[in-house]
Amino acid sequence: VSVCGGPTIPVQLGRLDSLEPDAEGKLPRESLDAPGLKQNFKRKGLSTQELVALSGAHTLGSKGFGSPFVFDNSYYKILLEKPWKSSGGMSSMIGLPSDHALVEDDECLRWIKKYADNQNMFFNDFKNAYIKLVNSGARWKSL
Ligand code: HEM
Repeated sequence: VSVCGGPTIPVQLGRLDSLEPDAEGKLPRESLDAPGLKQNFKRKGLSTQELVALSGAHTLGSKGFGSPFVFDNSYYKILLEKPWKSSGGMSSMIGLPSDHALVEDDECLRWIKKYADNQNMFFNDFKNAYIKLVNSGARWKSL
């Protein structure tokens, strides 16, 4: 994230690998609507604000939110433009259904607008939510 221009995120090293796979169905499906996404994140102790901030990671990669290699707030700016609603062509490639679902939800939309206006706020909230996400359910090697 840092190399791509986003915030530097301190992560604790030494997480223990799990010895068995997680139960099925813990990852949110991309077909979930906003209430479903909120519920999935809530089960992991993550708020709606954290859902919206973490989803901003989709600014990276090839889903059409600006440069694939740049971590910035273009995810939110492009979500507000709703370019996937125009028919055909490359625009139909922008975003996942779960990204589009966030704009349709009033509570999520409020955070999308804040992050589109204020990249520093997005970077800070993303950093905190990411630390919470990667520490969730982790076990650590005792030193
Ligand atoms: C909100 C629920 C989420 C759903 C339903 C979801 C779903 C997906 C799916 C289906 C893809 C593959 C897209 C494709 O190439 O076809 C993807 C890519 C990716 N996701 Fe998520 N994701 C979610 C949240 C997150 C979070 C929390 C993060 C990290 C903080 C994240 C980071 C990424 C990244 C970096 C990629 C790679 C993009 C690329 O290389 O094109 N996603 N996600």
